Parts: sequence; structure tokens; C-alpha cells
Amino acid sequence: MFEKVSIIGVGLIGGSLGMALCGRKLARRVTGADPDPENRRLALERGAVHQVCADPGEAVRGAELVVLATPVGCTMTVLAEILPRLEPGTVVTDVGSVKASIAARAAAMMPDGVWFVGGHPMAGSEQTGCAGADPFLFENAYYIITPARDVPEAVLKRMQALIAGVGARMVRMHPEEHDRAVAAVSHLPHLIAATLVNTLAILPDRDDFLPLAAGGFRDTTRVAASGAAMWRDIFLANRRAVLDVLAVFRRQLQALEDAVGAGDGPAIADLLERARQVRHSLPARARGYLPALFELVATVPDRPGMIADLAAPLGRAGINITDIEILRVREGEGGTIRLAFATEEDRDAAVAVLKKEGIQAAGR
Ligand SMILES: NC(=O)c1ccc[n+]([C@@H]2O[C@H](COP(=O)([O-])OP(=O)(O)OC[C@H]3O[C@@H](n4cnc5c(N)ncnc54)[C@H](O)[C@@H]3O)[C@@H](O)[C@H]2O)c1
Ligand SMILES: O=C(O)C(=O)C[C@]1(C(=O)O)C=C[C@@H](O)C=C1
Repeated sequence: MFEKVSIIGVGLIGGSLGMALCGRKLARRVTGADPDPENRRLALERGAVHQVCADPGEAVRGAELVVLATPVGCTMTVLAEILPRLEPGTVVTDVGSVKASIAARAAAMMPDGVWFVGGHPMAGSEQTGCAGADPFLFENAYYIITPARDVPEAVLKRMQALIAGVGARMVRMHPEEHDRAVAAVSHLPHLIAATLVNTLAILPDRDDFLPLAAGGFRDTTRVAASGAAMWRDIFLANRRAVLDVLAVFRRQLQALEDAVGAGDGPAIADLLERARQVRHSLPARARGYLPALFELVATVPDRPGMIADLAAPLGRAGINITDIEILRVREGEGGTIRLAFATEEDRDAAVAVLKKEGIQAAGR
């Protein structure tokens, strides 16, 4: 257990971390700081902190662990502001989506006996602020740390305790390696989602066809609803890696455009088939940055309580659902729901339990 944790920036991620720490009693005392009065109010009301103020220097007094959960663009400024208040033995970490531009500079600034360990939970949402905070956000998520080589083992153990405590899995990476990876799996998808929405938004007939947007458009653009300031900072801080992966994307888009333009059916099918196979291989992969999940798809009628009908028998059988997604719901016709489990045994047992309840379910 931590004696005192201080979270600077009690928005979506800081608030979620605070709620997980307080809710699971992982810290005796959690203090927060945020310039936004509404986030301060919500952080207290939602149990993310025991005490909150506007001044980061005040909040970190006597903290054993300091978590910087501000937008990437102001992390270094906040760090410089709190440095004189940090006592030897303190561990400082951040949750920023970009690591190379922060990790080395931050580590070099640390006073004697204070250690910086860059961190990045691979979990989040398109919401902003403490209103969207979720104490279970980090469960089963990868949580990347990018410590400098000289960080003592005891400090890494503290980070491991924090990360495991909130239900996540720690992965250690080099900051540059991290930035290249997230440019591909997080920053590029975001950039494309925003561009896709902007493309539709400028088409002359958009008012006629936007209401028709179904799963395809919604599934590929959810993250375009995220906070603009946070993502502006991410693109600026990870400019090189984002531009590199964007160049690869342009070539892929060009290849598909060329195939469509040439009316080349086999080339189109080949590109789509390659994508289909990679996408299908993701959930079952045992390694990589996506958690290995074992899934089933249940076909259920569209009526109130249908999720409870799935969850209740699984709960009674002691089977834990790690992820849930409504794939399709047609009003009055029912729909399909994807449930994910941590192990193949859980998934197979879940299929059997649901079938016994008369629910159509199949592993995938
Ligand atoms: N949103 C996600 O999906 C996600 C996932 C993983 C990591 N991150 C990273 O987490 C960090 C926070 O993102 P978020 O989604 O929680 O954003 P957010 O906007 O919900 O929260 C940021 C908080 O920082 C506060 N803040 C701004 N300037 C500050 C300052 N100078 N001092 C103290 N507080 C300040 C804001 O008032 C806000 O409450 C970012 O660095 C982001 O890259 C975000
Ligand atoms: O799920 C989402 O909405 C997210 O945007 C989460 C997401 C991501 O791209 O996967 C966003 C930024 C992060 O740094 C980590 C996770």
C-alpha cells in the first residue's frame, strides 16, 4: 500500500487512476491538483481523491508517488513546478501517450533520490475530464513503462505494485520503441478517424446521408470524438513517428485506390483479404500489444434486460467477462453481442452455460 499518492490532472486518466487507488484501498491518502474547478469537484465527489486543490506544488507535499496525468504539452512545465517540493524517495511517473520527448528530459531533471519512470496505460476513451473516469479502466490493459537504465529495482517494484494493483499488466519498453508502436496502433488510427469524419462533413449532401451512418462509420470513427487539445499535443510530441507511419498508410491507400481505379477485382480482393486475415488474428494472439482474449458471439432478441440475461448465468457459474461489445442491434429484430474471456477454458465454459440457457452462442 502507498502512504500518499498525488495525481496532477484529475481528468479522465488521472480520475480513473484515483478512483482505482481509492476504491481498492491501494493508497492511504490520494491528493489531486487541477486548474479546472469542475474536475476538482468531480474528483472529490466521485472518490478519485481524498483532497484536491488548484496548486500542484501543494498537492505533492509528502507524496511517495506522484502521477502526472496532464496533457502531454504541459507535463514538463508541471514537473518543473513541483520539483522543489519533492522529497528524496519520491517516485514520479506520468501517463502521457508519448514518451521519448518527456522521459529523458524528466529523468535528467530529478533531484537526488527522486526517480522518474515514464508510464502509459494502453486504455482510455473518447471522453474527457473526470466525468468520464472509470475505476475499472485499466483492468486487463497493458501498461507500458519506459524507465531509464539506472532506475533501481525497488522503484520498478513500486511501479509494478501500482500497475498490478489497478488490474493492468506492466510492459517495459524503450521510449523510442514505445513512440513508434503507439504511432502505429493509436495515433495513426486517430488521425484517420478524424480525417474520415472531416471528409464526410464537407460533402455537399452530408445532411442526407449522415443519418444513414451505421456500424461501419461508427466503429471506425468513435475516437474522432476525443479531446482536440490532448490529441494536438500527442501529434506534435510524436511528429516523426506519426509522419513515418502515415507515409506507409498513404502507400497502402494508394494501392487500393489504384486497384479500384483500374477495376482490378483480384487486386482489390487480395488487399481486403490480407487485412481480413490480420484483423481476425488479433484477438487470439498470445503476444503483442493487444490483450489475448477468447471470444464468443451470442445472438439475442432485442428487448430490455438482454445483457443481464447473458451476464447473470455466467456470473452464477463464476465465469468472468473481460470485455463486452454490442455488434449489431436492429430494432425489434435482436442482435449480436461479443463477450470476451481471459482464457479459452472460460470461453468454452461460457458457450456451454449460455446454450444451456437456450441462448444461441458460438466461440470465434
Ligand atoms: N484519453 C485517453 O484515452 C488516454 C489514454 C492513455 C493516456 N492518455 C494520456 O493521459 C493524459 C491525460 O489525458 P486525459 O484523457 O485524462 O485528458 P483530460 O483532459 O480528461 O484530463 C487532463 C486533466 O489535466 C488537467 N490539466 C491541464 N493542465 C494542467 C496543469 N497545468 N496542471 C494540472 N492539471 C492540468 C485538466 O484540467 C484535466 O483535468 C494525456 O497525457 C494523454 O496523452 C490519455
Ligand atoms: O479507446 C480509446 O478511445 C482510446 O483512444 C484509447 C487510446 C488508444 O488509442 O487506444 C488513446 C490514447 C492512448 O494513449 C491510449 C489508448
